[in-house]
Amino acid sequence: MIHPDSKQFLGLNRSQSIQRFVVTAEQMSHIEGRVFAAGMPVAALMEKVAGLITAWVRSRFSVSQFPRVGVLVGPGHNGGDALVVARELHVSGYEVKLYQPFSQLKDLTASHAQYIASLGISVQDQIEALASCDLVIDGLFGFGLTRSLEGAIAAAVDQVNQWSQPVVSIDLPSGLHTDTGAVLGTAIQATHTLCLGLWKRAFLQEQALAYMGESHLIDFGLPLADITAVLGETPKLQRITPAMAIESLPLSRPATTHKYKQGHLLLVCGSRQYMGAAVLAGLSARASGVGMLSIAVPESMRLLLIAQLPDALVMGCSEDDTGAMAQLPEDLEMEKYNAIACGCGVTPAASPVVQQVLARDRPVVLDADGLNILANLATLPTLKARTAPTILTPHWGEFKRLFPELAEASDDRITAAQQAAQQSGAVVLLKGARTTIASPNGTAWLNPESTPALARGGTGDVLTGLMGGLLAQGVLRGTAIEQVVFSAAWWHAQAGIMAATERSELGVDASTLIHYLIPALQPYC
Ligand SMILES: NC(=O)C1=CN([C@@H]2O[C@H](COP(=O)(O)OP(=O)(O)OC[C@H]3O[C@@H](n4cnc5c(N)ncnc54)[C@H](O)[C@@H]3O)[C@@H](O)[C@H]2O)[C@@H](O)CC1
Ligand SMILES: [K+]
Repeated sequence: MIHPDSKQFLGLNRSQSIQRFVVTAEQMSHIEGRVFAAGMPVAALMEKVAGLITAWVRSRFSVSQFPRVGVLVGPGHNGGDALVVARELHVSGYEVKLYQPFSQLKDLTASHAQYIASLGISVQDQIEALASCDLVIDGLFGFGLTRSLEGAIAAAVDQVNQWSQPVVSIDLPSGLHTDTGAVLGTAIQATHTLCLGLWKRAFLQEQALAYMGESHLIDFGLPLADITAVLGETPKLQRITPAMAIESLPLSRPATTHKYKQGHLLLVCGSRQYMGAAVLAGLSARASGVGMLSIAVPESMRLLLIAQLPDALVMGCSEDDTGAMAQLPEDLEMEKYNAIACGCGVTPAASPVVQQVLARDRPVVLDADGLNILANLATLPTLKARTAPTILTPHWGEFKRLFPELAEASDDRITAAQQAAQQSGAVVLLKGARTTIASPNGTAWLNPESTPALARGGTGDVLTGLMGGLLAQGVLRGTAIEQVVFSAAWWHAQAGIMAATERSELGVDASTLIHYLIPALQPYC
């Protein structure tokens, strides 16, 4: 019999597949429950996990440079983990001090506390005693935190946040809600967080990012069979991994292909006011490798676009007094386009053009003022009338205009994006530091890595052009629309990370970002 863990999950090996799961506290608890019910002793698992944490801490913070370690110990199993780590660091020669303010501890935690006291490790109930430590380990609360931090504990957390030494949080920074990432009263601002077993949702929630520091997953061998028994073979929420993103990118082509087999994208973009948006979207679409690129712009911009993109077919459209596109050319044969990307720099005056685009049965990526126009037309009825897939790429401000009730009702961006996709039938890409891509069937993908360097005018136009180009190719290759969208989001972020690494976070303007798109894929080619 083949052991489930030796099988691949969706074609990925264990270390790749473990990275794609994202769990709530409840799901983690169910998975853990299955493992314990199957016979794994709780204490053995805690010992194993704490051993891995200790090894990580020792490799990162050597005893010679960080000899004094303060450990914050909570009442539950997060505190139990902390006690085992404290014991092992003590054995390895670190000078360990515990801040242990709780008198009531869970049984296993109490047992570790009793043993550690017998070793002569200093146990304190005042946080000040740990101020001179070189390193702090936070084991106050993990995914069992249900209520807000108050009183002396909250004050101790606030005090630790004033200190300057590194803080390693076990599982989660204490005080964060495991699912929404909301701060419950107050929370530890970690420099490093070691997430145990499976990524918790909080790691992909924007409001938690300022507390996480550098985050790492400690894989302690939860059986894939137990994980998929709780999350399903195709989990509803997935973290995008490089392997997943690369799989749907058109990195190689059949030997006998020709340009029309490599996708034909129509970009509808630009206005006298926002000419640059059209150029950026066009250059970025070109970088996607799309076989044919047609661009519809206001007539007065036509020559500018040709000068920038000599390889594109540029069509001038009639324009109104403000320089916005008034309508698409009458002889435009929409059938020949595999996808349309519409909205970059069009201004709200281009409503008739956006309506023309949405009325056709072509897959559409809608961005920027295209989204604001859609909101004015009434989001849901307009999308319901469409017969081809629609991809919406709002930032939170645009999302609020498109789906005001959902935005109002939720403090959780992931859930809001999922509901928007389900209600509208569109694929919704909600932009942010942790972009969420939600499909109408309720599945969502989260982009785990990005850079604040991308918070800059024009980078959205780059995403739209790139995604449009990939969509035109993906439609012909039979790639699922959602896969195209999350691959584009991942690729765009990777290019930003690479550019920021080489040029600093100040050095990533939108034009530079386009130049990094191809180099960002080199490690995977
Ligand atoms: N899931 C797993 O497979 C494993 C989990 N382990 C650890 O176990 C942790 C979860 O343990 P627990 O379920 O015991 O939960 P926690 O240790 O996160 O905390 C729960 C305890 O804190 C108390 N509490 C909650 N909110 C409080 C508040 N605001 N003020 C004061 N007390 C409060 C609860 O009454 C309970 O005693 C994980 O985060 C992880 O560190 C590891 O030991 C081993 C493997
Ligand atoms: K913690």
